Amino acid sequence: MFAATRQSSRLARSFSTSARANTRVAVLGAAGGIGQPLSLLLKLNPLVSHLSLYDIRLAAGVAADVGHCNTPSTCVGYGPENDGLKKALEGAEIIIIPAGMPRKPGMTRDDLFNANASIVRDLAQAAAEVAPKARIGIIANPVNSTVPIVAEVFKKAGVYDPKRLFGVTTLDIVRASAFLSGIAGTEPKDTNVPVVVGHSGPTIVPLLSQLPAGKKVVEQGGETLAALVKRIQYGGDEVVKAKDGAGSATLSMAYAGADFTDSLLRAMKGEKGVTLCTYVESPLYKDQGVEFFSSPVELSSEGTVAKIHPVGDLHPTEQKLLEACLPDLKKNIAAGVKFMSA
Ligand SMILES: NC(=O)C1=CN([C@@H]2O[C@H](COP(=O)(O)OP(=O)(O)OC[C@H]3O[C@@H](n4cnc5c(N)ncnc54)[C@H](O)[C@@H]3O)[C@@H](O)[C@H]2O)C=CC1
Ligand SMILES: O=C([O-])CC(=O)C(=O)O
Repeated sequence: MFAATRQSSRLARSFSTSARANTRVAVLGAAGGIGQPLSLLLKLNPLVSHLSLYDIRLAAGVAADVGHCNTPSTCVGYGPENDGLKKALEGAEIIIIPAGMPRKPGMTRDDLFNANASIVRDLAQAAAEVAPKARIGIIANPVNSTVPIVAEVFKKAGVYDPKRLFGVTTLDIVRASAFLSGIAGTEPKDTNVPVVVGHSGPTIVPLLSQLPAGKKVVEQGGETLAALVKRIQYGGDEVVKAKDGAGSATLSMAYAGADFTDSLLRAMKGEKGVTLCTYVESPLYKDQGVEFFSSPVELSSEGTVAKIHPVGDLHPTEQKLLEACLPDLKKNIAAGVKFMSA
C-alpha cells in the first residue's frame, strides 16, 4: 500500500510498529479534500493518541467515520458552534492547517491570498491563545505568505517561537522523488531530492545534482532536465488542470502532510537526526531580506527546529534558479507581513 517513496516506507514502518506515544494532533480544515484523507492517515499512525478534527462544516461526520478505524487513538470532531475551535485546540501538541480555498485552473497560488489570509490568521489567533506551545504545520496556500502571517499573529500575541512554525513543502519533495525515479528507473524510496526555497512555481527549487540519479540528468542537461525541473515546479498546476475546476492536489497532499506530521512525531518520540525540507524562519538568506526559507531542517527531541542546514553544493543551473526566485519569495513574505500590519 505504501511502497512509493522514502516517506512512505517510514509511514508503513510506523503503521506496523507496536510503539505507542501520546501525542495529541489537531487538524483545522479537516473536512476538506486534504483534511479528510489526512485525518484518516493520522488515525492510522500509532504515534498519535488523540485527533481533534475542526472544520466549519462536516467535522463531526468525518470524525465519526475516521473514528471507526480500529486503531488506539481517539478522534473527536468540532464545528464552530459552542467554542468548537478552542475545544479542538485544547491540549494540541501538533496543529496542522489545511483550511482554505484551493486553486481553480488559471489561478496562481498567490491568487488565493485574499481568500486564505484571513482564514489562516483567525485560526492562528485561536492557536496562539489556546495552544501557544504546539508545533504548527501550514498547508494552506500561498504557503510562502501564510507562514509569515502565522508568525505575525504569534508575535502580536507575544508567544512566537520560530522553532515551532513550519510551512509544509513535503509534496514538492514527494513529487521530485516520484518524477526523477520515473525517469532514472531508481527506487523512489531511495531517490530523495532536496527541494528548497519556497512553495510556488519558481520558488520550488529541486537540487537534483545532490543525488547520483539526479546528477546524471543535470549533467546531461537539455530537454530532459528542463522538463523534469518544470514538472517538479509546476506539479500542482498539472493536478489543477487534470481536476478541471474541482480543486487541486488532495490525496498526494494528504500523504505528504501525514509524512510531515510523522517526522515531528518520530522526533518527539526520541528518534535522533530526523531531517526534512520545510519552510521556516531561517537565517540563510536574511542578509538578502528573505526571512523565511525552506532547506533541510533537523528536528529536536521536542519536534521543533534544532538545526537549519544550508542548501549545500549547487550546480550552476540550480544556483541560477535559486538566485532568480529570491525577489519573488521576498515579495510573498512581505505580503503576509503587510496583511498583518494593516
Ligand atoms: N502546501 C501544499 O503543498 C498544498 C497546499 N494546498 C492548499 O491546501 C488548502 C486546502 O485545499 P483542499 O483541502 O483541497 O480544499 P477544500 O476546499 O477541499 O477544503 C478546505 C476546507 O477548509 C475548510 N475551511 C474553510 N474555512 C475554514 C475555517 N475558517 N476554519 C476551518 N476550516 C475552514 C472548508 O470548510 C473545507 O472543508 C488550499 O489552500 C490549497 O491550495 C493544496 C495542496 C498542496
Ligand atoms: O497547486 C496547488 O494549488 C496546490 C499545491 O500547492 C500543490 O499541489 O503543490
